[in-house]
Amino acid sequence: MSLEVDNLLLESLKEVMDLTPNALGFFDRDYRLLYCNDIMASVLGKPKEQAIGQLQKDLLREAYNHSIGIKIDADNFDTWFDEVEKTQRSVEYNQFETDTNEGQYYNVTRMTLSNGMNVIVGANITELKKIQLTLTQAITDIEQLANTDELTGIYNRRYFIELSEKEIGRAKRYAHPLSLIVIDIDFFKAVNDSYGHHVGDTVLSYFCKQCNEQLRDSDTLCRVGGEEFAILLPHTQVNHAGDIAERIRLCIKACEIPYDDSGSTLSITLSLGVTQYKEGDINISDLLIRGDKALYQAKDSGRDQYVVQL
Ligand SMILES: Nc1nc2c(ncn2[C@@H]2O[C@H](COP(=O)(O)OP(=O)(O)OP(=O)(O)O)[C@@H](O)[C@H]2O)c(=O)[nH]1
Repeated sequence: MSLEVDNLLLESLKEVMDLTPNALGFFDRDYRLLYCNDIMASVLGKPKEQAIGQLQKDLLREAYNHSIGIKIDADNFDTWFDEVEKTQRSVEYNQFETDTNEGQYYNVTRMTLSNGMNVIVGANITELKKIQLTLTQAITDIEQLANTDELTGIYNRRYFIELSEKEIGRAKRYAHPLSLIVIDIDFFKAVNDSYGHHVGDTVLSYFCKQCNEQLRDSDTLCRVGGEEFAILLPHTQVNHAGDIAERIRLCIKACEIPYDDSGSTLSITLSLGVTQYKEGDINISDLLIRGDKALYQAKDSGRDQYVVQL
């Protein structure tokens, strides 16, 4: 091919490079930028004319220092860059995803050609990434919805069963204690009958908020029935769970629950059943049966108390 054709081809290629939506950069064997298109220049955070001729390391350091172009999530630039260089030296080809401070996402392919030149191609995947992020968020929202009790905002029975199976598995494997408290509001029907169902709803929500404030982050309160609740307490011996049950009972008994705009309040009491996982238990039903037995004993003995059933 003649030099004239070569030059023509080169000019055409440069024009095509600026027409593609992807980032393209050509580096020499020392990673000095020989040529790039405008999109690669924007990824590097400076105009093409200023970027060409500079070393990859200097370009990336500037992007890092000024938070322009490629996002470099590192506490120390030099340590991060050492790793980049190590990869570039050890393999002829690698691929990774990156994003920019301007909100663009790229799937980057880096390759070393047989003549020693290094080519970096970044396929713009911003739209795809946005769809992916929306989908991930939607899945999280659906899961949240499926696991949450609409009225009180706490976890529902479905989540309780799922969590219990996991925690029982852990308790078995690591021989950790696991306790369960089941709670039933006393004479709740009377609350509904005297004040109306909407006040009953207010009381349920109020109870959940107060009860949650008594718990550690690792303890989980769930609504397992109408006015029945369960708390799963990993790493907790049953006598300690009994103390927690008593603390909740006293806290709720002391509450003056506001139920209308005029400042009127009402009070409730709780009956609680406490038990723990023991060898031979197969699933959460075994604990729930014992917890319910304890709860009924508490009801039979006059309510407003907790009973432990081993
Ligand atoms: N307001 C309201 N009430 C509910 C909800 N779910 C269940 N209930 C009511 O809770 C009451 C439970 O009553 P019972 O099981 O008879 O027991 P209780 O009156 O609490 O009496 P003891 O449990 O024996 O102390 C019923 O009246 C249900 O209608 C709810 O989401 N909102």
